Amino acid sequence: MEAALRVKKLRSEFAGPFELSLGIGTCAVITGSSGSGKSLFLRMIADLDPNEGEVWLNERERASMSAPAWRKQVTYVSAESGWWTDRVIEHFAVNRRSEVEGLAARLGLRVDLLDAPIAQLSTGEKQRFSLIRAVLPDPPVLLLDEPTGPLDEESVVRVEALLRERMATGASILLVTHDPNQAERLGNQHYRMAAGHLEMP
Ligand SMILES: Nc1ncnc2c1ncn2[C@@H]1O[C@H](COP(=O)(O)OP(=O)(O)OP(=O)(O)O)[C@@H](O)[C@H]1O
Repeated sequence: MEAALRVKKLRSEFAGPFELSLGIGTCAVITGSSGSGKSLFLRMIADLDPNEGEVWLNERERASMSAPAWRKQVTYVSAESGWWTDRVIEHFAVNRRSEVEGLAARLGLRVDLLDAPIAQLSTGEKQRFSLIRAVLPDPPVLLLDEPTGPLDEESVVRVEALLRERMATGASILLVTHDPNQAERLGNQHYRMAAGHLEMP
């Protein structure tokens, strides 16, 4: 298996050490009880939480690039989307509006929501727009933390179709989910987080 992402001896005060190899165009799924360390692990890979150890993207080590450059390629999508200005569209480059509209329609989002204040959006709408924000630059690795947690069944189908399409064009996904059916549908590799350690189930 050709790896896109390799995690070596990654640890923090609270979790690890972790070893993981994620194949190009594949999805590794992590399940596990609440508080077991799943989000922490994704955030450590994205260098958003304190950590030690190595993470490699193809042949480049994380330490060889700046944190913003790393996160553009290894992009974390939180279970609780974060926003920094008033309206949805303000979070996207002006020249990408039509692509955002296309993705919004695909994910079952009303296009007029692009001009709506963030505060007016439902949790599931915010979650899908935050996924659009992450996939638009087409990063080689997506770290997705419960991306369909608040969504209805039809929206889950739409999101999973988009993720499969990205994988088919070479994106690799590390997915945290509480849904065992979703884990089965999307996962090529399966892991279970227990007390800050990654186990094969
Ligand atoms: N900076 C920190 N200081 C102390 N404890 C922390 C810190 N960061 C994370 N933890 C603890 O590590 C544990 C793992 O948290 P994490 O958010 O990774 O859980 P999770 O598996 O993603 O849970 P959920 O399924 O509920 O989202 C939690 O008990 C959390 O309180």
